Amino acid sequence: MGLHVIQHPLVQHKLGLMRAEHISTKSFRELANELGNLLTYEATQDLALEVETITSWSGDSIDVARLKGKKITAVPILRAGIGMLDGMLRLIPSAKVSVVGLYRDEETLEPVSYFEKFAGRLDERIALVLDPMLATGGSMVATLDLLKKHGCSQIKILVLVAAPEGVKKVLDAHPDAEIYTASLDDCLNEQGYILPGLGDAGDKIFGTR
Ligand SMILES: O=P(O)(O)OC[C@H]1O[C@H](OP(=O)(O)OP(=O)(O)O)[C@H](O)[C@@H]1O
Ligand SMILES: O=c1cc[nH]c(=O)[nH]1
Ligand SMILES: [Mg+2]
Repeated sequence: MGLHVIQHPLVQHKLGLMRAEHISTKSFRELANELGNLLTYEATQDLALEVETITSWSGDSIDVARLKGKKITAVPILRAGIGMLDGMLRLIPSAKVSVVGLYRDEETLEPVSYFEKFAGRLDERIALVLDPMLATGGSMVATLDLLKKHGCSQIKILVLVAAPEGVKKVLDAHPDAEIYTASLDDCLNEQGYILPGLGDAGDKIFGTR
């Protein structure tokens, strides 16, 4: 149950567009947000509902559905996770945003932490973690460690592309996490980039190539 590869045709089509060699910053950014939106839709299918009785337009008393229970915090991992945030917030506009700043050391591939600012009462929230790339998994495991240290117990991970190595590392360290991705790719290259992958997602979203 831990890994969900979303086969929806719109998801697969948009991810295919993102893999093109000469994609523009504008297109990459738009597609990252569109996929952030679609992955959010998939990852929230099991949110709990409750019944509320309201007075309808006709004056009748009717039962309607309302989201119940834990509220949501979006957790973009800087920088690249910001590229999926608008897409998520379009579906869940009232979500609080918790930001984690991490970069991957180019030599060691280990995550280096440089920022964290969490929404209040993480124990009462479902965290939806956003990052386009799950490569070695080091950045994601560090993020989940931080979220749990701050009391968060329900975590869903939304990534555009996942490498098998990263999926294993995350689920070994956090078997309770759920990963939603548009693709389980083949492998990592010697520099720790996902193949076929997307290249450096942060650089492509921010235009810093
Ligand atoms: O699974 P890992 O091996 O940890 O690699 C994945 C991380 O690497 C990228 O971030 P990067 O370090 O390039 O930072 P950036 O978003 O600022 O570009 C990516 O956005 C992930 O956060
Ligand atoms: O393929 C990868 C791996 C890490 N970070 C990226 O942006 N791309
Ligand atoms: Mg980067």
